[in-house]
Amino acid sequence: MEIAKEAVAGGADWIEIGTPLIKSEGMNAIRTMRKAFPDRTILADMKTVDTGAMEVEMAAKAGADVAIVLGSADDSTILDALRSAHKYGVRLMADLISAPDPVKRAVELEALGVDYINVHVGIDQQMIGKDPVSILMEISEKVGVQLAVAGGLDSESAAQAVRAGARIVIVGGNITRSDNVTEAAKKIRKSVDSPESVDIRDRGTVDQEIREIFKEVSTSNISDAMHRKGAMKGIHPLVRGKMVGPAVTVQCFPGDWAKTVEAIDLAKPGDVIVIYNESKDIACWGGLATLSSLNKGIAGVVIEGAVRDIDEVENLGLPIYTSNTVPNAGDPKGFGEINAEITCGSQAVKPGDYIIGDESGVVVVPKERAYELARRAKEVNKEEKRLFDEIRRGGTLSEILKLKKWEKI
Ligand SMILES: O=C([C@H](O)CO)[C@H](O)[C@H](O)COP(=O)(O)O
Repeated sequence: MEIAKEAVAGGADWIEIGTPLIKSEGMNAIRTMRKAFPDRTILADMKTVDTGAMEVEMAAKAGADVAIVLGSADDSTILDALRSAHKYGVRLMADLISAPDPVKRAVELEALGVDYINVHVGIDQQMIGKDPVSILMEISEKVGVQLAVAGGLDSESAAQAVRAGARIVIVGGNITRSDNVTEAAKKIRKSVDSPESVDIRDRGTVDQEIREIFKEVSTSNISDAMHRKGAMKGIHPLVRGKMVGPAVTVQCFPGDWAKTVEAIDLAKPGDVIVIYNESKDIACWGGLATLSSLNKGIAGVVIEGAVRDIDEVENLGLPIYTSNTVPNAGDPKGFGEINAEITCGSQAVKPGDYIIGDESGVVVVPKERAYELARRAKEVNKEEKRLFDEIRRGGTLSEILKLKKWEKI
């Protein structure tokens, strides 16, 4: 309710009762919003896939103005949902989320007579890099029905969507998870009203985007996004500093530091050197290796094993995470491997996996899922910012999370 009030204050015309809220609170969510916002359009994201007439009736009787049916539902469901919508005086929006051929289906849905088509890329799909605006561009050339758009929109993509023909812009997380909902809604409102005035940033390469997000979020956010996987055990910050980069892995052996130092020459600027050296009592890293790494532009070092020259490495300032410190060093014997898969801090690390370190420790993000997990960590981060804001306003954490309600029974 608070979020809805703040979003309306920022210029939202419609209030979408999202599917998770409907699943949590049922039709009462719609009733409550209807009462609180008599002059706003209430959109019920029912995501109906069967019994179209019954679900539209439920939404209509609870006070919705528009109900959403899945565009990929059978035509019989869409048609019966439409009959029910006409009977109860509500409008029907067909949502193209996960439609195998959204352009073809949009043409069919228009012919079936829906009031709106929502070009929607779902939250999980957004995390793997899909966006609705490119699909919208194609669809808007093929249909005349009013188009809505949804799926991770921010002020830039909202402007692009309006330019591409969207009449309704549905924004979720970038408003609801913002720490200032009214300001976030105002920003979107401005983009929707004057889309031509919005500058569209170049987001750079995927790798740049991944690095940028990992620099912004914490290892705790990433661990949450990975469902508690990925955190190294027994590895702690020695020289503090945020560290983000792809791994160059080193497997070496007790008393041998040749491969750790050779890895510095192989690593590229921005890489993180990740070393497994079994010995806690003979260091495989020290001040000279640290200075050499700094010259090379390396982002940081992780060592399961030991580091020495602690005064020097602290002064040099390169982020170092390790399991131990000790004064002894070994010799350069030359055993071991560079860029083989290793285990460090009980985590498997492949060359190129993203390594992120901060005050809480180190996490390993498999390279194949780096983009998705960066995006998911960013969502966790947004959610936490919102919670911080609610606690600052005086709520307790358990009240805000409704802990009692959601405890297992
Ligand atoms: O419909 C939605 C999603 O499927 C969860 O129910 C969202 O409301 C919609 O995607 C808009 O949210 P954002 O993608 O966070 O902008």
